[in-house]
Amino acid sequence: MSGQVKTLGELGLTAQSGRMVQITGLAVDSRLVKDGFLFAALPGTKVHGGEFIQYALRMGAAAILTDAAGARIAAAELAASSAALIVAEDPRQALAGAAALWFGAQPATMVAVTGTNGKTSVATFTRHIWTELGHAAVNLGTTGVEGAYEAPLAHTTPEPITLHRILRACADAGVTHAAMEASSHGLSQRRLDGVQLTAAGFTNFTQDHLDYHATFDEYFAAKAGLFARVLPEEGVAVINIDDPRGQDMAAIALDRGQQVIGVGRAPRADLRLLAQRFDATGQEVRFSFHGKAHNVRLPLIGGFQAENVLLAAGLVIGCGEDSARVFETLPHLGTVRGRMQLAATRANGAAVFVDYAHTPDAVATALKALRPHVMGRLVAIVGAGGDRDTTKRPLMGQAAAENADLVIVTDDNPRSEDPAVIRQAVMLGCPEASEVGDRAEAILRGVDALGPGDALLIAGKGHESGQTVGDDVFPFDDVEQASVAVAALDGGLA
Ligand SMILES: CC(=O)N[C@H]1[C@@H](OP(=O)(O)OP(=O)(O)OC[C@H]2O[C@@H](n3ccc(=O)[nH]c3=O)[C@H](O)[C@@H]2O)O[C@H](CO)[C@@H](O)[C@@H]1O[C@H](C)C(=O)N[C@@H](C)C(=O)N[C@H](CCC(=O)O)C(=O)O
Ligand SMILES: Nc1ncnc2c1ncn2[C@@H]1O[C@H](COP(=O)(O)OP(=O)(O)OP(=O)(O)O)[C@@H](O)[C@H]1O
Ligand SMILES: N[C@H](CCC[C@H](N)C(=O)O)C(=O)O
Ligand SMILES: [Mg+2]
Repeated sequence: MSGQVKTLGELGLTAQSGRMVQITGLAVDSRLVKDGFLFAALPGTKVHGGEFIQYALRMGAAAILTDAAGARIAAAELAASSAALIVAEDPRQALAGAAALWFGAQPATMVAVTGTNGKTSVATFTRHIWTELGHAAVNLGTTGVEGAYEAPLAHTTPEPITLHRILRACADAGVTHAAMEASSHGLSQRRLDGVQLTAAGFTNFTQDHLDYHATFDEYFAAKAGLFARVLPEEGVAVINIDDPRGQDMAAIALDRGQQVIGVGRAPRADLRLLAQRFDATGQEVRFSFHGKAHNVRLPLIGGFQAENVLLAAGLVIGCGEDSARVFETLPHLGTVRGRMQLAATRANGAAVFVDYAHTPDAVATALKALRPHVMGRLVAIVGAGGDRDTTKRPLMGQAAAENADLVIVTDDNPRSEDPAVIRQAVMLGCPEASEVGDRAEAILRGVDALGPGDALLIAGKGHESGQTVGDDVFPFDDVEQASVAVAALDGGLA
């Protein structure tokens, strides 16, 4: 949007000082401020952005958006400057609105999905369904922007300036439909508050991110913000009512006057999963919509993927598509990258799956989901990330021990931490497991352990392409390593 100029009024902002300025761009990081920019000085987790107002003014900022605390920090510099000052009670929300107005366009039909697990899967299936229906569609989140427009993303839910830049680019490229992930960080930081949603989805609520959210209740409240705040009253809420917190979420949506489509096995579900039969390459699913039964074959591994598919179908129906046409697309859905993905097969027929399970619940779910597809033993490779929720580590080990026949504990992005300490914490939950720090060697050992009919689940990294150790990112791809291991043990190409 270079060359564009807008007034504060056009960005939905009112300057406290009443100064008229022309804004030439937006920045949330003082180091990116250019002449005429609006700098949003946000309260941070480490430091208040107000500390950087002086720097931003030196860089030529024409306006500063902050809260009362930020304005106090830089009171002297602001008084001496001609820049406009906007003090907002919630500057992150004000920034989200301003970013939406600055970029000015988004795909006409948008949905967002929140929940501890399943966001990427549901967003991707939603895009697959729309694409099958002939729409130019994208999904946007952990795996980047995928579909009719492609771009990498550093975050699951990007901060508003990046988010709206991408949405504008999608709209300019002709994208009419977008399904985005709403992470709890993104929701609590109001990153998607400027997005116009037609429908929103809730998958489930289990433990994660207790490093960021002080309590479970705070974590739930962040997710609930999608229905309580971001989705408008005329929006459609598509909610997994099997989750213990699903009813709470549905109550919040109903309170706002939103239409609720309940998804799940529960008899009162509008979109109800009735039965599943698993085989080596997928599953037969029987479900009903408002009482009418349907049968489809999904070429997908894992019972929970059927729940994700139904949630995606609910979102597409919630956006106004005909349900019968939506259900016709389901047999054509593809595997989501790094989610229960068949990565390699040994000469003896044993299968190696890669999955992004990185929470205790996801490890248990992924292993339980594989069981009915597997005749023999189930081997699991798990590890926990550094600089993340430490309390989940032994629980992840325990989930692996309880649901696999053999467990190997390895490294998964130790980041700034000592990898041996992380492995030890995981091992507390699975004392019988083998400990193999080097992930490539762990995969080789896991593959080597497979007899006919067995399967290996490599959990934790999914689509990731690197192993982060300290500040270094070493190229590492679980799918590729699975093939390398099979080739090394069985000879030839996997
Ligand atoms: C923990 C967290 O979410 N942090 C986000 C937060 O930064 P912060 O509050 O920690 O920032 P801070 O370092 O205290 O600095 C405060 C403010 O000063 C600004 N600053 C800082 C230094 C400087 O020189 N100049 C300057 O202007 C910063 O841009 C910031 O706005 O606000 C920043 C600006 O909006 C975000 O970029 C940053 O995301 C960081 C990069 C991040 O890694 N977040 C991760 C944890 C995240 O959001 N993950 C979720 C997925 C989680 C999941 O479901 O698995 C995601 O949606 O990706
Ligand atoms: N509906 C579900 N219920 C429970 N577990 C699930 C469900 N869907 C996916 N999972 C598990 O969670 C893992 C992550 O799935 P996915 O990437 O779709 O979730 P996500 O919410 O986007 O995760 P992230 O928060 O890291 O972006 C999967 O690899 C799988 O193991
Ligand atoms: N979005 C998640 C991804 C975790 C993936 C896992 N490989 C790890 O590094 O812990 C997080 O940043 O907590
Ligand atoms: Mg995701």
